[in-house]
Amino acid sequence: MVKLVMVRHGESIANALNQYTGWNNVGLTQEGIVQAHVAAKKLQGFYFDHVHTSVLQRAIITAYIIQDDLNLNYVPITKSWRLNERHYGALRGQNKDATRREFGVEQVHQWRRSFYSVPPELPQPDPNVGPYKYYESSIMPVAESLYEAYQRIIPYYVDNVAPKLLDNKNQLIVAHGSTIRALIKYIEGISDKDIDGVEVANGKPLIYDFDEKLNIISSNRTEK
Ligand SMILES: O=C(O)[C@H](O)COP(=O)(O)O
Repeated sequence: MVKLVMVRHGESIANALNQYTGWNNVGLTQEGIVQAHVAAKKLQGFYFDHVHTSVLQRAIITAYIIQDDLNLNYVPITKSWRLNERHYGALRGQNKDATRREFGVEQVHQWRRSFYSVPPELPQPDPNVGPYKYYESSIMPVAESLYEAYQRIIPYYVDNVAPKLLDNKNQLIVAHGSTIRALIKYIEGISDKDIDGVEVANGKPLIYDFDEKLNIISSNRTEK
């Protein structure tokens, strides 16, 4: 049996302000830091062979806190733009309630939760997002549906996480709400329609136990 654990970063400053974030690079709130420590507490006794995160600060710091609390600072960590949050296009930085008033509750729900809905696009890639100079211009989105994000997230999992799990090495992914929803969709085979009902809480470790062929033996995902 091998374990995959996925943790959404602790509460970010943008989460606390109820703002769309996507590739914007924002730090954790004090509450977010506490959530990262609580996540680590729930994982006491776990060992990971490799940690995977995005290139965004809120996920990286959450990963560092968990590694530190588990005394696993020496474990290699890979930071990939492929694990970034879904790019929220022109919505980034806007207040979610304000967009509900402007565009309606149903439209906002579609943008946030449907698999194929693309948020309003930026006129051009935004030089103020993330560690911009480390992104190749060819990968800079102007907005992403969850489907489009899935296309760049799943190859990372298939190439970098699944082979290590098949080698019986436990893996930790510390990432973002939409990144983890895409991974849950792939791992559990959830339909395009049903993925809209899947929510991922800040700092709650999702633990999957797999057999040697990566069939799911158990998972705590639907536990309250
Ligand atoms: O990028 C964001 O705004 C959040 O991390 C996730 O937003 P969501 O809850 O609208 O998917």
